[in-house]
Amino acid sequence: MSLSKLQIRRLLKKINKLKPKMRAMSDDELKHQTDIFREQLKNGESLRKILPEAFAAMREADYRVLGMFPYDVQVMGGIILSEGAIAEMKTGEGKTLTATMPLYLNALSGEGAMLVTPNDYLAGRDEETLKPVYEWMGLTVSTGFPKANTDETIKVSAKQKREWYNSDILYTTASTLAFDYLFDNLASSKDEQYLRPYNFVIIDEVDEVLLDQAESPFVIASQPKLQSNLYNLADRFVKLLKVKRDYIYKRDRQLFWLTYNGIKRAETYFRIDNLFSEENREIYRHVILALQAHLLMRKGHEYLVVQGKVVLLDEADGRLKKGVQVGTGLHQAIEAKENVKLTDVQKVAASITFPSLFGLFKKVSGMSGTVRTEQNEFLKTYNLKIYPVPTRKPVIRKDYKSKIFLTTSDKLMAAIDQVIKLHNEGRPVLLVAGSVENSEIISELLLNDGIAHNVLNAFNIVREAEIVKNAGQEGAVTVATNMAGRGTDIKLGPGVKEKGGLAVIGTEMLSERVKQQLAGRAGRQGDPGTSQFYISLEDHYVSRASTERMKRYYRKLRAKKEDGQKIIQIDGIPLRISLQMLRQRVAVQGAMSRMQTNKYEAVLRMQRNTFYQNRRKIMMADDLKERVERYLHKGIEYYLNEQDRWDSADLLRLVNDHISYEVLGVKHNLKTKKEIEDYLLDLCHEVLKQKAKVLINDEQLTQFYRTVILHAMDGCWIDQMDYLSSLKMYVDKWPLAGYNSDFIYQQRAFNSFEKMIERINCMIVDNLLLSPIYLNEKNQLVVVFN
Ligand SMILES: Nc1ncnc2c1ncn2[C@@H]1O[C@H](COP(=O)(O)OP(=O)(O)OP(=O)(O)O)[C@@H](O)[C@H]1O
Repeated sequence: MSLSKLQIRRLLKKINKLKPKMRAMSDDELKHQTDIFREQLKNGESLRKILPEAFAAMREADYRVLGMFPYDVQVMGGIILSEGAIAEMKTGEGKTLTATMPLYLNALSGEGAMLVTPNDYLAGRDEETLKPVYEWMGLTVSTGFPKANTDETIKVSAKQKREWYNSDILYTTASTLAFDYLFDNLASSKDEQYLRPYNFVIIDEVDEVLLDQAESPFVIASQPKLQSNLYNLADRFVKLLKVKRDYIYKRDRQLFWLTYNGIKRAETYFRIDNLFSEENREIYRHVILALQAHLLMRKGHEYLVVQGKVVLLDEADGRLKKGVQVGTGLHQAIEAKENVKLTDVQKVAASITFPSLFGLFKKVSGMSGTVRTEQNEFLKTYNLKIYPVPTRKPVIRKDYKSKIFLTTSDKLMAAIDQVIKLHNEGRPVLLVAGSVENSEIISELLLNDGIAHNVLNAFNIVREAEIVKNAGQEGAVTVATNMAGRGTDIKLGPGVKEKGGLAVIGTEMLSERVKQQLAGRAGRQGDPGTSQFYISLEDHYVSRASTERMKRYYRKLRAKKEDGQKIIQIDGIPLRISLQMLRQRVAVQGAMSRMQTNKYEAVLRMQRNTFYQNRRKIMMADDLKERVERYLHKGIEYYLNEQDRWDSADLLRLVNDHISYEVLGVKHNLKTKKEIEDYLLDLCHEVLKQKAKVLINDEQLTQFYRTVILHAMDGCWIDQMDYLSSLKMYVDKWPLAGYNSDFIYQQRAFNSFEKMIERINCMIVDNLLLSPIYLNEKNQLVVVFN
């Protein structure tokens, strides 16, 4: 985006000037503007040129249909979005309405405009609220997923999805978009596809999507790998281990390793000589996975057990994770730990991260209340500039200093006392728990005190809208995980403003951005409100990143407390500075880790793009004869390069392995490689000719070719993806030993891709020639792959 702040102001002025003109129009005249803009675009007018008129028209429509006239600051936000940049708008400033103008303008070309939110609830809510105005202006709008209350297990047809994706405006979630992209690229015929080229997208809560969730790729699983019985065995083994004696665990850095003692114990337990030898690699891997499951994965925090199944929780927003992590085996290690049935470990069939996904759009923009701290990363990694938008009215919310406690229980008790006090004053309270487990504990404590309340966590997600609706009423108490952290718009009930508005009480130390988002549930649109956080030195955020000094400090106070001293709340400038530094350390670690993920992903992205492009060509081609001819030539060349000299016995083996099982002897007088090659190619052509006799027409022949080519491509690509994900895990530890892991990763990834292309070619040749084909009773082609 090249707009200066001055230009934004000038555009705003122009839009404001158009207000009387739009206001004077009849409804029909206003609606007709859409046709006029479309025509202008068709005649080559630029989006920037028609922006003022289009924004002014949509603004007026918002007023007539929704009863809300976008404020100047919202128009400014809209201009920034339309230009492909990030608008930083404080929480509660009305981003939902802001987006209507840039979405309208960018959808006029007919190429589609999307708004992506972090979860279904927000996408559904926004689409429902705004649908009337878009339709009024003659645009189609939809969500990218079935509406609430539909059975999630029902498979949505490609036709239905095509309809959604062809809407002018689409409200969807980042994960739905990622899965749809991957599935679209796995389709085996044009009929199964539903996507059109990506045009314009606004990413709502852009920091959550592009930063907090940047590291977990969205993965589609393919066939199961061979199940290993080592999970339960390794789980039983690690339960026998003792920290320090058998393994060292550095909680702050999330690191652990086996001691000499631990290694010897493993060797005795598994009856092996050397835990680190190549043949015992799988045992070692399973022990590490089991330790990871026991040390790093906490029930109620990182995962839940729901009806006998382990479900991972999304750290960023406390919701259930949709794209389960496959391939690594950690999921199964947790299942073994929890004694539930083991699911299959599956191979990765396709994967993509959000940063790569959004890289596919012609124009990307984003909005959030909390992005400025990450300015550099957005610019460097995504080339997205951030423009702060002023608030309409001054924010009068009071954000009180955090209260610091020594222990979790002291902290929770104090927070609950505060809730009771606020509740008695008649103010609504949003009490935010650090995990699902804590939300249940807090709920019980509140019940003990006779305080009626609602709980919003991953277990009762279906009641989200209803709970949020009640949360702003006089005296309402709502306990929520940070699920309520973003986008949730709590409307204040009658009389609440006068009492001081909504009170947000946090009960966990959090990153600055998440904290600001939570506080931002109160004091929206200039309303009164307060926020205060109750934190303790036992908080996960503190303990995982604290320094030796901080730990000593904690242990000293803890000992004093156990000796009977009354130590509950603690404070002091040095303590606050230490906590501030701790927060910065965590932020830097996060940025570094994202950088590493992005480096790996860049390699994968190049390979994926090349692969998908080729795949698409095969799918779209009307005739594949020439291509098949090239595969045959190349394939024969590969096979013949395997050895220097070919006698007739070797040649017969080659023919039987790759061309035909039925040939019993080969020609003897073949001297040069060229002669052998020509002879083999003739044989290939003959086999294909015989096969084609079964088929009815040329179309079926193309279909046969296409099926075989895609089958080979997909199979080999799955292996390649699997290889890359294990390579990543493998080289990750290498910098510790002084190796340049990036270089090794790139080199091996590149080599394996080249080999994959060769493998695909050979597999195509083998399947074309050796796989039997027939027509079923409906005259449809069936290929039997071996
Ligand atoms: N122009 C307007 N006129 C009247 N009310 C408005 C206007 N714009 C927004 N609002 C109201 O302000 C409230 C906040 O809007 P919204 O939820 O879109 O904020 P937000 O910026 O998305 O907040 P968050 O950062 O928390 O997601 C809503 O209740 C909305 O109806």
